[in-house]
Amino acid sequence: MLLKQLVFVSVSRNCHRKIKLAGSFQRFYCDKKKEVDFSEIPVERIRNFSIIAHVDHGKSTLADRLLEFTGAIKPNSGQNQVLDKLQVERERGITVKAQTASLLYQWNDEQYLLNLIDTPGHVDFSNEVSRSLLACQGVILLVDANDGVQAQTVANFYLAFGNDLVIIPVLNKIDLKNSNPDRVCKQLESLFDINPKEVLKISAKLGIGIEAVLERVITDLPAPSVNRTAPFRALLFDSSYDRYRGVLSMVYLTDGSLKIGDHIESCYSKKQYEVKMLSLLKPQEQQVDKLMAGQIGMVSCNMRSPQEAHIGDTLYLIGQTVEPLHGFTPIRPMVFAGVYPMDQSQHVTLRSAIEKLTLNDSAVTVEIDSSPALGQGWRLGFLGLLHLEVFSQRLQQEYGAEAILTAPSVIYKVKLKPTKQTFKDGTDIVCINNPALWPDTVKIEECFEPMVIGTIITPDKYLGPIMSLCMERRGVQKSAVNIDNERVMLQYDMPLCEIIVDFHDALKSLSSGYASFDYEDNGYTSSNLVKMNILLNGEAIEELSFIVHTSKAQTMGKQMALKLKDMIPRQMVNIAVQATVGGKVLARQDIKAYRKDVTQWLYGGDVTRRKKLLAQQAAGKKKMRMIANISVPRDTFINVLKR
Ligand SMILES: Nc1nc2c(ncn2[C@@H]2O[C@H](COP(=O)(O)OP(=O)(O)OP(=O)(O)O)[C@@H](O)[C@H]2O)c(=O)[nH]1
Repeated sequence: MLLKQLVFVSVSRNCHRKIKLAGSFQRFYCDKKKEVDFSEIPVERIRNFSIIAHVDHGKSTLADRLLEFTGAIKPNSGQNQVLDKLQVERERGITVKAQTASLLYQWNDEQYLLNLIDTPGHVDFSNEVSRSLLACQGVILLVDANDGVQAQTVANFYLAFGNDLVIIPVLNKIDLKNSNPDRVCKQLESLFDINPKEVLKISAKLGIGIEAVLERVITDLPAPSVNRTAPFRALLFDSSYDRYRGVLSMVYLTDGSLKIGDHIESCYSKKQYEVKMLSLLKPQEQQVDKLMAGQIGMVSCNMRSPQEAHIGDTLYLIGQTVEPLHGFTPIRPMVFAGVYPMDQSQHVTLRSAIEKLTLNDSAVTVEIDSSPALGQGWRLGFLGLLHLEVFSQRLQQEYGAEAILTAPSVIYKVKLKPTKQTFKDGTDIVCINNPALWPDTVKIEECFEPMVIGTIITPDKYLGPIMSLCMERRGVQKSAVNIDNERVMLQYDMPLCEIIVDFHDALKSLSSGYASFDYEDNGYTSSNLVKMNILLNGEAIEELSFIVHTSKAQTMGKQMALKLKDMIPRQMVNIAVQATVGGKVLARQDIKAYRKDVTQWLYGGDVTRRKKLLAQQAAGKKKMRMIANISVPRDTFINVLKR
């Protein structure tokens, strides 16, 4: 459902463009400046900022307008979503990876350098947002004047507020007939104490109010507080992998300057490198000889392996003693899934694709894993299900690596009963991110599951169904606040496993797309959990097993058996699908066998016809993976937990 919505957004995006640009746009583009040496711009005239907003509130469109207005790209050039470079971003119409653009802007006869970081809006990619914010002094908080404040707006506001950043509130889409800027201003005032007089009103699509946004960026945001005379020091806040140049690191220089040929060292790994290339992103890459404190730029320096670019690392000149900069709090993956090659001969290709992609997406954690049915593979940790889907799509599109994904799971903690072994190891609590490793029930003393605080903002007419949905997902209501006459903000304490798979889709369909949802980690709580085994003809398929709360075991077992019955094609033998907990069968479905002889209806004909038919049948089966002598289509694993 969510996917469908996203695909729709991207399609509509492609046909929408007929932008009428405000007159001043054209003027600015015509005045396009001569080549300016960015390193000569004094620190007082640098502004580093980011645009943060709920998904689809128009960040990338505003970024496009800012690029056009400052002459970085041609107006009406047909270049849309310039900063959304990845194929998956363009196809799905979402931003996945934060991007940077260094822009020049003439204001009051002075040239300013504006470093803009475009960030993703979806809850799964909030680590990209918090990472980008460390290089910024302020943010544009963009809110759709039609949709109003949404859950992600609240989360983003507090993220920026917690980082002591200056916040410029901006209402977008004022061109829409149904937009109601006054109502949204009131929401901002009641929730965040923002003075309605300070709120800018723009239309990023039509280019209305863009000049005012740039002016506020210059007047409201402070210049970066950096020291150009101190020895070089920079924060590595993002990295990507280039097939020819290896690792490219995005850095924010807080002290001194960096030249090509300088020798630098990493605080984290103590490894040393020679700077080979420096560039600014305008947003096209432009190579420069020097980067100065206050600037954001890209460094290429012989880093060979993706793991060397440690996000949050401090880089400095060899021989200098510097204080490491305040890095990032490491992000914890929330959803885990096994990833296996389609067949073992593709193992090496898949491994190198995963390694390269994890550099561009450092939020993914990788552990080696193996399974009797699927062979050697990896267990990867993701920030959410969309993150997982985007990752597997990128694996295929960017690296041509076909992979099988197993059902997603969260990290559970299990307290084991005291034994001589646990006493000796001192490890009576184990973390389990793979249901296959769940201990025997007899050994378990207590189980714990990860919890989140979920924030939902919805029009009040959908309150009833949404509250029932949350209850059904074992949520406990913490608060309910009216943010204006029609909208309510709800907060729920919920188990993470109940929301990772399809909670967001269910919420959207219950509220006709009007409710929004965001969540944050809320530790662990004791819970009654059991492992559900799935048996095909009596043989347990570990890849399909999952952990479930006892109150839901019966229903989930039935659903799972029915789903597998639909998904597994009929075969030459009868198949019994059973869902069991601790040896007790909770549900059973039977898949009837095909009649054995596919050639039996061939009356006469020579032997080659029979052979052809049998060969076709064999080819069809080859496409499937054999598990317990039963062919299971590869999509089964990922589809299985989507209710
Ligand atoms: N009518 C109108 N539509 C707008 C305006 N700004 C953006 N849009 C549309 O809103 C949709 C989402 O815009 P994006 O810029 O992709 O939104 P985003 O916030 O970058 O989305 P994510 O990257 O997924 O977080 C697109 O279809 C835009 O054309 C505006 O000012 N007016």
